[in-house]
Amino acid sequence: MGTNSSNGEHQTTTKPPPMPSPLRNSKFFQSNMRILVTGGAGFIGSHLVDKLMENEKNEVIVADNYFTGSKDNLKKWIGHPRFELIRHDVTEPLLIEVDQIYHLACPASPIFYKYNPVKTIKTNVIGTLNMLGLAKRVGARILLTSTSEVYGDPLVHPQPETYWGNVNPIGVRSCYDEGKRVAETLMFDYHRQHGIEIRIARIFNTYGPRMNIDDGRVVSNFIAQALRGEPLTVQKPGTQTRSFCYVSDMVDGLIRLMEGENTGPINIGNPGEFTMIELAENVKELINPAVEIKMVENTPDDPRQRKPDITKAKELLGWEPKVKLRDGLPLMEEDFRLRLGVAKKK
Ligand SMILES: NC(=O)c1ccc[n+]([C@@H]2O[C@H](COP(=O)([O-])OP(=O)(O)OC[C@H]3O[C@@H](n4cnc5c(N)ncnc54)[C@H](O)[C@@H]3O)[C@@H](O)[C@H]2O)c1
Ligand SMILES: O=c1ccn([C@@H]2O[C@H](COP(=O)(O)OP(=O)(O)O[C@H]3OC[C@@H](O)[C@H](O)[C@H]3O)[C@@H](O)[C@H]2O)c(=O)[nH]1
Repeated sequence: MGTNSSNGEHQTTTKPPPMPSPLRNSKFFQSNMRILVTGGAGFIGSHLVDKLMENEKNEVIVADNYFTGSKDNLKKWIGHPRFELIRHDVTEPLLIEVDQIYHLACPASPIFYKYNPVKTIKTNVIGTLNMLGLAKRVGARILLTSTSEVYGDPLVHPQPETYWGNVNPIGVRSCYDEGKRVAETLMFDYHRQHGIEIRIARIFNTYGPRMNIDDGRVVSNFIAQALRGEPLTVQKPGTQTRSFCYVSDMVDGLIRLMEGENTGPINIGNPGEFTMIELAENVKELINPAVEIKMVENTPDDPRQRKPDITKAKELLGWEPKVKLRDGLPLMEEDFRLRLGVAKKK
């Protein structure tokens, strides 16, 4: 418990980063920036790919095992000359030539990360080791999408990056939250020992179009339930809080972090905080006032409160979220209506 004021001060290295590809300093030909996005067929990853592909100087390579992601999320890029999609599991080494790595590969919804916890922790630990090995070999900068779950069930509120967290090391969520904590450790060890250029984003709950309909996370559950006319399942006690960030804001924050000069960790999230009952009431009012709200059993170790302190993101990245929950929910509703085939009432 408590905070550590030295966190962030002794974590950088003076060791020079490994040499990038000679093409980066080529005199006659400025080659495109080659960017690897692991987990790029998933929810946040595919939106990140869309944004990176807007820049004609970027070549994007996605590596994904399609556990929770799908090619459908990337269909507009398949066949594009600056885009490449590889079916690859990050627990295996990957030998390619890239300049930047956005390392997102990892199931994020609790029902999916708990489904095969041993695989989840391997993905976080061995997967991150493999991507750091790749970054070291080719001199690439690497960004890890860590999570607000590294704060566990936080005893400090809102959570600044200096907070060390309150995490159960042997619980059903540990494969994910401890896994991400080890992934952060590996990032800093490679940075200090080998001079790798690292960036760590601590992402808070993010929502938006393209989340799997049956993803199991709260916003996608409530929207799908409201559209199907089913009760909104609020897990008890319903007073637990989360802070929800719209995906376009998240992607903007991740790119700023990658392009900026700070290693992080930096919280990226929307500080607007809601109880799960308030979230259900908002979804009900905006999408289907006829649905009931039903209280159901919760799962072990559910964090009771979560809200990012984004002072660092504001100061160091000039970033803050723009989309409020009540503006973001209708954008997600539209996408879910299309995919579920539920027309809007006139
Ligand atoms: N969405 C959020 O609220 C949130 C919050 C905190 C952190 N994050 C982090 O952001 C990243 C993306 O999350 P998301 O919400 O887009 O989840 P997602 O489940 O939609 O995407 C994860 C992607 O990683 C792929 N993947 C999983 N294991 C893999 C493996 N071993 N090898 C290769 N690919 C693999 C999946 O198939 C999927 O495409 C994750 O690292 C997650 O931990 C997300
Ligand atoms: O149908 C539901 C689903 C969930 N919930 C509640 O909603 C809250 C949020 O649950 P979610 O499953 O959406 O996500 P969590 O906040 O528990 O974890 C998420 O946090 C950050 C990321 O790393 C991951 O995307 C995910 O682990 C919890 O309190 C949960 O009990 C409901 O009330 N009803």
